[in-house]
Amino acid sequence: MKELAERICSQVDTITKILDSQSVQQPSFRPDAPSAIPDDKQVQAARIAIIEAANDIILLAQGPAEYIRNEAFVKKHDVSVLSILNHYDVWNAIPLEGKVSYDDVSKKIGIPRNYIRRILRHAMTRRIFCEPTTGYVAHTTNSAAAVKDGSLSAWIGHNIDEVGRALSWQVEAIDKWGETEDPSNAALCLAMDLPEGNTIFEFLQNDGEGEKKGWRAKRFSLAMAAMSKTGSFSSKHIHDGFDWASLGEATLVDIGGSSGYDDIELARHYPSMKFIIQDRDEVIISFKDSLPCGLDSRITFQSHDFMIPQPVNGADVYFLKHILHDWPDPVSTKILQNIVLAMTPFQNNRGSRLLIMDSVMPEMGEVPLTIMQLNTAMDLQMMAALGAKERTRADWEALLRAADQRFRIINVRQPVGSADAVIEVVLDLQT
Ligand SMILES: C[S@@+](CC[C@H](N)C(=O)[O-])C[C@H]1O[C@@H](n2cnc3c(N)ncnc32)[C@H](O)[C@@H]1O
Repeated sequence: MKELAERICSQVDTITKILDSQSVQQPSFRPDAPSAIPDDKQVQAARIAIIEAANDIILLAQGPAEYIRNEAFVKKHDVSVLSILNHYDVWNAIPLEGKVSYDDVSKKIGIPRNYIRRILRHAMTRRIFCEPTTGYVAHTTNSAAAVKDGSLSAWIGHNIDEVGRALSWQVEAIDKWGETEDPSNAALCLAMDLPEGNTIFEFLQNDGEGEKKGWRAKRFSLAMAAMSKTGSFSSKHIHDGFDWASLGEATLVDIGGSSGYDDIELARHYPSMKFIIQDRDEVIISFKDSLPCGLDSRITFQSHDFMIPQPVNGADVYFLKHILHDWPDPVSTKILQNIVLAMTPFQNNRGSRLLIMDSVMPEMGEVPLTIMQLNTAMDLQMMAALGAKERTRADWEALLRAADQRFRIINVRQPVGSADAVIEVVLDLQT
C-alpha cells in the first residue's frame, strides 16, 4: 500500500504542476470545477496511473471479504440511484449555485421527500450531490456534469434502462441460445420481449407511440455523442489514429456515423476534406439539420442501410467507427462485403482506404486495467445488446479475410489514452 501511495503522490505532483503552469483549475468536487481533466498527453498518462494505483489501494484497504461483499451489496444501488436521479431529472431540479431544501426538490420532481432524501444520500456517498447543511442539497462537480452536458443523461438512460435491463437477462440468454451469432438472440431481445428477428435497432426505432415513436433512437445517438466527448472514447483520439493531413482533398464516408460528431471534429481540423454521414432513416431525419454553421457545405447526411451495397463509389475513406463491434461475424462479413463493392483497389498510395475504429482487444496485462475495463465492459455490452463482441488482432484479420481475400491491414494505431485503435485496411489489386 505504501508503494502505491508513493506512486499516487508522485503522479499527483505531475498533474498539479502541469495544471498550475497552464493556469487550469485543480480538480475538486466544487460544482464549478471542470467536468474533465485536460486532454494533455502527460496529464492523461499521470491520471491513468493515479486511477490504477488508487483502485488497488482501495481494494487492499477494504480487504477481500468486504470488497466482494460490497460489490454485490452496494454497486446495484449506485446504478439504481443514478437511474432514478436521471429519470426524474433531479440534475436540473437543483440550482448549480447555492442549495435547496429536500422539501423543494420533492415538490419539483413529484416524489415523496422521504424517498428523494434517501436516494440522494446514497448518491452523496459517491460524491454525486452533497448536503452542505442538514435538510439541504447542493451540486458537486459530478452532479453538475449532467447539467452542463445534457447528453450525459441520454448516456445514463441508454446504459441503465436498456443495456442494464438486458444484463439481468444475460443468464437466461446464455441458457437459451449459448454462444450466438444471431443479433436477435441477445439478452436485450429477451429483456424487451422483442418480436422474432428484431434487434436493438428496430426496438430503438419503433418503441413509443405517435410523436414519441423513435425517441429511443434519438436518445441512443445522443448517448453515443456523450461517449465521444471526453476520456478514452473521445473523438479527439481520431486525430492520432491516422495521418489525416496526408489525405489533402478527400471524401470520407462515415458509415453508421450517427449525428456526425466525429465528422464535425475532423471537418474543423481538415478544411480540404468532405464528409458523407450515412445512417438509418430515423437517425438522419433527427439530425440532418443540426450541423454547426459553416460546416454544412462540406458535410452531408445520407440515409443508407449498410446491410445493402454501398452507394458512394471510389471514396478516399470509408470510416467504420463502433460499427463492426455491434455485429457478430456473419453480419460483419456482410457489412464489409457491401463496402468492398464500392472501394477502389489501392496502388501507389492511391485508392480507397477502409478505416475501422474499434478496440483491438488487448491481452490481460498489455494495457492498464482502467483501459482494459472499458474494453471488457464494451465487449460485454455488445454481448448483451447484439450477441456481438470486441475483437483481437487475430479476430480482425480473420474477419477481413473472410469478407474478401484482397483486404490487407497496412497499419494499426492505438492512440495514447484511447480504448480504440484505428485499423487501416486497403484492397489489394491482385485477386
Ligand atoms: C454504436 S453506434 C456508432 C455511431 C458512431 N459511428 C460512433 O462511433 O459513435 C452504431 C450506429 O450504427 C447505426 N446503424 C445501425 N444499423 C444500421 C444500418 N443497418 N444501416 C446504417 N446504420 C446503422 C446506428 O443508428 C448507430 O448510429
